[in-house]
Amino acid sequence: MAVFTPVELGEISDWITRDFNIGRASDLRGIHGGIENSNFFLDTIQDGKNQEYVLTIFERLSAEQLPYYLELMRHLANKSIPVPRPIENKNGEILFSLKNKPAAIVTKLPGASQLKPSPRHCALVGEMLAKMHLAGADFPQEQANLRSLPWWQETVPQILPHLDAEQKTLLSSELATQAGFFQSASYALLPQGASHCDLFRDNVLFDHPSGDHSSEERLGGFFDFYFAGTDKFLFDLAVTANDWCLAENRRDLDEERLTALMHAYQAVRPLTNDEQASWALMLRAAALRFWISRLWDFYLPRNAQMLTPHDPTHFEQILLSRKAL
Ligand SMILES: Nc1ncnc2c1ncn2[C@@H]1O[C@H](COP(=O)(O)OP(=O)(O)O)[C@@H](O)[C@H]1O
Ligand SMILES: N[C@@H](CCOP(=O)(O)O)C(=O)O
Repeated sequence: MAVFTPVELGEISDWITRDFNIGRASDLRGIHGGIENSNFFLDTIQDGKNQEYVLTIFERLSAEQLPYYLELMRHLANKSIPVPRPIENKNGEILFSLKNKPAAIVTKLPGASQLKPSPRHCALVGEMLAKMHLAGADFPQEQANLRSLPWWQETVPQILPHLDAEQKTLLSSELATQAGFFQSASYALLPQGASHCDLFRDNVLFDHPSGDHSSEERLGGFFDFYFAGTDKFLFDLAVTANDWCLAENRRDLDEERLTALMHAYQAVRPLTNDEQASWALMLRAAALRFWISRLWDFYLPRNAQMLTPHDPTHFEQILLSRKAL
């Protein structure tokens, strides 16, 4: 995250004490990392104990769109999927207004991101992703992934003037290929449901049981559900594979990590024949999605403190690599 909307502890301490049952706010720190919303670690003291939360001020999502994400997190947390749980105020509400923007407070998950994942880390992620897909099956709300084909089609014309001829050709031709794929009968057959759609390494935490660093790491949780939506499960898996299973050259897929991710996923939810047949195109769709959003963030940036834009060429390279598969 970055901080687009600065907030000081003094601005929220009365609100926290008055409206919530989480004790007294003792510290508030802007979080570096992430690019979408303003996030802060919020510490409180309740009955003499320190508690840790994350306060998010939403910069683009509206109060109408947000209940889907917050209710999905609550639904998954209730099903023992390790995700942040939205905190209710004394009226039972989980969506608030702060600085005239929508805001939420969620539990802080334990652990740290693993940016150099081993096959075991990939397997833990694959297993939990499949469990998450199954756990979402009875989630009653639907909301499209807001960063899917319609958004690509709307955004690409804004980016094209900034690109060289070769990039323009690659972006336009891949968009056309994906528009055809999304309209195909085989795409329609792919299972879908509540999907994270942004399960990168920096959105997953691992920790050691009881803080014992000699013990094997376990999955601390998935967070940052604010790009989630009703989407093809295969897209979620492809987004995950494109970030978790990269070879040393940072563009091709590493067989060992990919096999670990896919086996662990399929041990919980085996892929259908249609999904297996669509895998290569879906890897390209997942690469295109992040090439477009990174180009958009790069060429049409927003003002923010602590914002480090992601490198768009990384996903251009990944797309070229997946096309060559
Ligand atoms: N629930 C959480 N538990 C623990 N850490 C979190 C949680 N939510 C966010 N963070 C921390 O905040 C950082 C930025 O959050 P992120 O959701 O990626 O930002 P953005 O909303 O901009 O995408 C993460 O890298 C992580 O360190
Ligand atoms: N994961 C995406 C965009 C969102 O980044 P995040 O750090 O806010 O999760 C990317 O890497 O482009």
